[in-house]
Amino acid sequence: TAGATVALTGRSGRRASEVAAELPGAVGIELDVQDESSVAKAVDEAWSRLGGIDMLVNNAGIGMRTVNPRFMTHSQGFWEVPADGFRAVIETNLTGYFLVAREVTLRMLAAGGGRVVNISVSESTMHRAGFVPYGPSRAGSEALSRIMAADLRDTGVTVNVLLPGGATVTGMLPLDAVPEGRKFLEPEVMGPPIVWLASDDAAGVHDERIVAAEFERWLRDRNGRR
Ligand SMILES: NC(=O)c1ccc[n+]([C@@H]2O[C@H](COP(=O)([O-])OP(=O)(O)OC[C@H]3O[C@@H](n4cnc5c(N)ncnc54)[C@H](O)[C@@H]3O)[C@@H](O)[C@H]2O)c1
Ligand SMILES: O=C(O)[C@H](O)[C@@H](O)[C@H](O)[C@H](O)CO
Repeated sequence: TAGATVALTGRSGRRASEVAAELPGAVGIELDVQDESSVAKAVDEAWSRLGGIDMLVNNAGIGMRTVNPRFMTHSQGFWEVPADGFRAVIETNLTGYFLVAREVTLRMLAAGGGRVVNISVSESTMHRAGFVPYGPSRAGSEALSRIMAADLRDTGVTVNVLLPGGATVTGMLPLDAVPEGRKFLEPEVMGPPIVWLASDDAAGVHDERIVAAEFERWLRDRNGRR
């Protein structure tokens, strides 16, 4: 947790609390990002248990595999995708980012500032065959991020996009499902840029798109430009 107090969220409050118990300074909170009243309740709880929220990381996401394991290989044409699966992925990955960001941003604006980080995917994922509806959901959340950044310019609330920069071995993409020939990364690659985005050094960083696998180089270039 890098010295921060962190609210970990998940649809199972019990599971979130179990994971939080293993980390210093973490609390577990139940949150279903698809459900507006759950979002309001969770943000309320996080705000009061943490004494405010300095940074939101929008990270919840599902792929079509969550809806139906046969879609893991991403070999389906869009015409084979069931409407309920399409809706479930958009509701979680796009509407979910919007609902949580809206709730947290309202409070950050009232408090005078804050930071939002929306986790995304490589650009290629947004137009690769077999990636309906996951690609459109993340293309949508990137557009959402850019517009949020424009809306929030000069308010003290910053918005940035962070992506791993390759397939990452997680619950969504277990090792045995990483497509052959694809670069794959460990989830820890996301740690340093997240910690940096929360730091004083990143206070003025706004509307950036940071690739975690290239973070060190990106930071060197940025420092060189300043
Ligand atoms: N794994 C990859 O290769 C990869 C690559 C690029 C980007 N991403 C992005 O990284 C983020 C995290 O994905 P991951 O790979 O760690 O997958 P993951 O399945 O391990 O984690 C996603 C989390 O979202 C939670 N979640 C799902 N629906 C939810 C809901 N309705 N409410 C609250 N929580 C919900 C899940 O419980 C899970 O803990 C996603 O936004 C994904 O798009 C993943
Ligand atoms: O480069 C990327 O951003 C990743 O490869 C993604 O496309 C993941 O594989 C996807 O999030 C899981 O299906």
